[in-house]
Amino acid sequence: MAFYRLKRSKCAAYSMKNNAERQGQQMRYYDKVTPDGTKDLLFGECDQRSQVTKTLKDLFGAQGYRRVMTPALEFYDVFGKAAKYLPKETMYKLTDHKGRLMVLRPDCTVPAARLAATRLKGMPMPLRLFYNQNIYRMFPELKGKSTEINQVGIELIGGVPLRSDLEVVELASRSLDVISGGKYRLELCHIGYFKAIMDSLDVDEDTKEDIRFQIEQKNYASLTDMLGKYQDSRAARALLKLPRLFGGAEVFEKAYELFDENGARESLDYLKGIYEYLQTLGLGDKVIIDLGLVNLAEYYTDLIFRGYFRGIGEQVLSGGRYDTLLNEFGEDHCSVGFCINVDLASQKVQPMPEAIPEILVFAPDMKYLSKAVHHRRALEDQGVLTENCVFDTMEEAFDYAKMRGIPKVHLVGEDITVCLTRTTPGK
Ligand SMILES: N[C@@H](Cc1c[nH]c[nH+]1)C(=O)O
Repeated sequence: MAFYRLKRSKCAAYSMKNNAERQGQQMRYYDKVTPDGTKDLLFGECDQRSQVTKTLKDLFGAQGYRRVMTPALEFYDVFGKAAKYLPKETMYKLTDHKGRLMVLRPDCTVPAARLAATRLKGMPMPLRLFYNQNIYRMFPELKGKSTEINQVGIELIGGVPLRSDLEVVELASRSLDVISGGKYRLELCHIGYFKAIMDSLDVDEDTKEDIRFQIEQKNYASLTDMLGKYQDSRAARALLKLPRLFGGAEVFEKAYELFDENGARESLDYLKGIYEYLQTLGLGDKVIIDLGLVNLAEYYTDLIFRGYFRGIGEQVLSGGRYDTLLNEFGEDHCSVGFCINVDLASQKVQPMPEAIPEILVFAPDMKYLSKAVHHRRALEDQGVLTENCVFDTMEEAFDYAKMRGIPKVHLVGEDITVCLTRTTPGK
């Protein structure tokens, strides 16, 4: 077998020429950076991510959730239908060869709803689905936010609401627990309480949106300015207190007192039931009620929740019940789910130390390359970590092994010679 060797210096000369050509051009190249809000993950970071996804996939699989994958590219209409829930300006849009509008998946719950209403239609209910995929969201003011987010999540579709909520909230808390080693917090809210108050307030839709935004921001000053003139309304007084309705069981008493009309009482009763159930599971110190959690209002209709890890400011988990979303696809099933931001969760996992190969396998004469492959395979079968040498000379091979800290070099020829790296043969 004859081998033609490409000189290494040729590759270097080619790339120098290319660079020179580029420097002469006016156009600005973005060829050495990744787009805003995205990043390359290296070695240990990939391992950390895999550890998180594996832990969660095992957990969800053990509870009967089955994996689905949906395309990263979807027709805009899939999300267009749900556009009232997802802000259009945050979606990456492109067109296909027929000029149809497409989006890069901005959310995993909407495709899961599409799936449940199409290929999974007619399957016995409930459906327990899980996924691990990226979502893409554009943030006009980035503020360090990722535009490509890896999520692991579940959706429980078609079960009875209360029992499904109890299952999913417990699973959310388990997920946070296994990853953070118990250092987490789960916040619960019922969007029905906020909606009941808002529906009782006699203001236009734009003002309502402003009020929602100020509550979300916990901006008491603006809220007081906006609601000051409605002080004689019970709803306005309740809204002013909403951002502070945060804490343990005592929150319920205050909330009932503040507002209990128009469905508010029922929402509080429901939430209280879930809270008390979680207490019976011994999660009293992990779970917090936050009735000002109104920013997750998108497609959520009832219970909403989010999870935090100690030391990480952003929410790691978000979820809730969305009973009307499947209607957009012509089906009618109550559903609940949550997802976890894998990149944030990975910060809680210790990176594995780099595995250094035990043996560098080197065939100085290329006619022994296939013998070297067999030798490496045999070593691999014994569980020995090896690396193939891609240098030509003995000196380069040993220098490389020393630099990498690989203790042994196996020289493959007529015989196989075992050498200790610190002694270069012939020196
Ligand atoms: N898709 C939601 C999380 C969720 C899953 N199921 C229900 N909610 C999110 O990205 O925040």
